[in-house]
Amino acid sequence: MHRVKNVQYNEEDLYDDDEVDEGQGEEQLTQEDRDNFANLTPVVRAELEEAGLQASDREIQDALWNYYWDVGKSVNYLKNSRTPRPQRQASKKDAKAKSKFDQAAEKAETGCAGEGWVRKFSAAERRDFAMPPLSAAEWFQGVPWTGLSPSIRGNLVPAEPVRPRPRLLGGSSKLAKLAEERRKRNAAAAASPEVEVPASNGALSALDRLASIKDGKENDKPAATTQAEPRKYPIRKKREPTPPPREPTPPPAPAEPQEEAPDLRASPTAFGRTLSTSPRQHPTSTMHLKDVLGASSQSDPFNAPSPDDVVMRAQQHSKAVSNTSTKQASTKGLERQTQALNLDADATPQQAKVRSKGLDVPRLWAEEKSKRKPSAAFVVIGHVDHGKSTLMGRLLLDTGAVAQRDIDKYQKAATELGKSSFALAWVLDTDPQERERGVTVDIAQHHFSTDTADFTILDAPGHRDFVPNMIGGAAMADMAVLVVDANQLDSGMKGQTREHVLLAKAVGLKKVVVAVNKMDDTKPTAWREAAFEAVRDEVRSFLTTSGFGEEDVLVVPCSGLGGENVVKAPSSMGAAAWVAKCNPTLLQALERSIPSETESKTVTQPFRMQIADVFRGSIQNPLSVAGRIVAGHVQVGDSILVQPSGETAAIRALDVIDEPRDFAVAGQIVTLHLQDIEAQHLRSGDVVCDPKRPVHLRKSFEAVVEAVDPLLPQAVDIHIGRLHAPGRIERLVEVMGSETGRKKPRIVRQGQKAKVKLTFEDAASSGFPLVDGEKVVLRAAGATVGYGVVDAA
Ligand SMILES: Nc1nc2c(ncn2[C@@H]2O[C@H](COP(=O)(O)OP(=O)(O)OP(=O)(O)O)[C@@H](O)[C@H]2O)c(=O)[nH]1
Repeated sequence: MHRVKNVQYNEEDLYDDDEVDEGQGEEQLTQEDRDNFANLTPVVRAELEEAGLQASDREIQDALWNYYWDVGKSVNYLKNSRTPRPQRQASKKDAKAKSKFDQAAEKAETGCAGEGWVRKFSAAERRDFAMPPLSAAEWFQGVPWTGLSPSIRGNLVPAEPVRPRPRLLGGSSKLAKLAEERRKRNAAAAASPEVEVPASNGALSALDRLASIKDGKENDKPAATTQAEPRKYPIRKKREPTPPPREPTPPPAPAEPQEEAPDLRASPTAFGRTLSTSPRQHPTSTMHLKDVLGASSQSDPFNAPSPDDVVMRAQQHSKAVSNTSTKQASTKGLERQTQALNLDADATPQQAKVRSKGLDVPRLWAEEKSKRKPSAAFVVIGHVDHGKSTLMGRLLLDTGAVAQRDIDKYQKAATELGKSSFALAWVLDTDPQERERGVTVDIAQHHFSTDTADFTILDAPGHRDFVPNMIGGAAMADMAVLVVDANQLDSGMKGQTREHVLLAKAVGLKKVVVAVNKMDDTKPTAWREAAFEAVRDEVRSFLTTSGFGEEDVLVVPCSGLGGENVVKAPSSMGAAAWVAKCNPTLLQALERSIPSETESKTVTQPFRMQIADVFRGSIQNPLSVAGRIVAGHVQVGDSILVQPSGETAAIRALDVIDEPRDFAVAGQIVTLHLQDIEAQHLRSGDVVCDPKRPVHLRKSFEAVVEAVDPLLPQAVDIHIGRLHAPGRIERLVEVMGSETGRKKPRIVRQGQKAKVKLTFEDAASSGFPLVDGEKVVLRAAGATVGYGVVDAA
């Protein structure tokens, strides 16, 4: 019996550090290497089979690898390695050379008496002779240094650095030959510069470059010197990656000017970008605001050139710079732009403050009424992938708001991404991520007009992760378009359709147009009337039980992909013939659902708008905010207060539906181009208001809410339009309705209305701008738990 010491080994202990994982090596193969393997392996195999020999793929490929794809050499090598070599007869010379010591050692080794006799042991005998396995301790027992005290034990330091084990077939002399051949080829190539080294063979050409650089330096050295370097050559690209060639150090490049990142608290979202798609605007500027706006406003605004003068001057200066110093200008990006703007020069003024024209906006608005078409903004809601963006793309295409050539362009690009069916959706999903994932992330805004109305589309994301964005979009809308896939009723009503309908209600929308979409895909046949009726009845009943009036809900069948019954009614022939008999088109349904115009009394209230987005537009308008005016009006030149930052700004220009205007009123979705404010004081969810009638900040407030889920004092996310902040239900004040008067309940049951006290979590902040009557949504753990209105701010 023998003792076996259980010696623990790490995986790393079992493998040589120099070994490079085969798989890893494979990953370093270039495409050309793989092609070569694929093409040449069968050729070598055929040659071997002709000679009656066999070899595995691996052997063939190793040979090809080591002979640099030389089929002849590889075949020879494999043939030789397969042909048994005749036993070399010991020559007399060898015999003579053998010393007596060697002969004695030979005898001892074979364990036989007679010379040249080799005893063949049977397997059983061999087993008997086999030593019992030894533990590490047993193996080293008796070795003197095992007993040494650690304090006097030396460290075993190899005299030379450990080299990787040679792994090349043919050994170093062959490698040396290969290296020599390669070097000669390089020399020839260098002599005829027009011969290009193929770039595709990355590692080899890198080696070539390395060799040639070296050669270049060592031109005058004798060949023998260079021959001493073969080991550097075929270092296995496969096992040990070739180091990148050492290119001569380039002269230090002139430092690129560092672009200072703007300190935006809220970066522009897809929504912001769509708002800034006015043809007059340019891609987002990355210029530092301070440079563009100037450090402070001027006391006399007319003491300086106008903004147009600034741009003209900058353009002229730009030309001058490029003429006098083309080289310099071509190498420096932002620096050139900055020089061209000549921001530091005396001639470059700060932006002149735009003066208000002092318009009587309510009067003008009333006077314009007869010239205005009815208008509405609608939010497009529904479960993910039910076809919201595609349907809106179709609407924009068929109303002429988007050109067919743009759709063709999207079609081409989408096909390249393998998402050809998303071409129409790409009109609204402009973010590369949205396009790649085929999922809307943020609200997209587009406008279109018909002969009788103007519409703004707010395309909301259907995915549950982006519900906060959906709430922000819905809060800006007059009505909703609910898109339901005719074939996915179950998942639709159980998924985001249900929550979106609740949220549409929560933010105060009254009118809903239901588009029963993908009618071209109903089973078992397209445009099955019964399928439409089933969906219509189900959705209608859900909407009415959710609080929407029967007369406020219109349901239409359609196909966004094919375009039937979106803008045009389907043909009176064919499977969809029944549609035109009793159903309006989607467009007709929209026109019928436009709510009556904003009442004039709202226009005379103090100005208030929640910021939906902050973004940078052009040099003229470097900082802009967008949103829907909730109350009042503004005009160019007005001062506004931003809450909660408490900073003021001036409106230097404003756009309504991408058109520059002098003023805007409640109900309009606008872009305000600001000056005299830094970007860090603005973020989406903030409120801009009249400085004389400011919206006050609240750290806590009461709200009357309806419980979607049972409510307790608990943590919630508080959503007020685009604002969402963590908070908690501090107190359940009172249950309303049939149980009026019941104070301090311990729980608000599902469906009950209650007054609750809410507190924002961020105690350090000065609070958030709130107004009595604003709609509030409470969410917890990714689901809506209640909604209502701010009661006592
Ligand atoms: N057959 C058919 N497919 C459609 C129709 N409308 C959309 N689709 C397809 O449905 C898929 C999803 O379309 P989207 O428009 O991205 O859906 P969505 O609801 O906007 O998705 P999210 O914005 O991510 O919520 C795409 O593959 C569309 O081609 C339709 O009318 N018929």
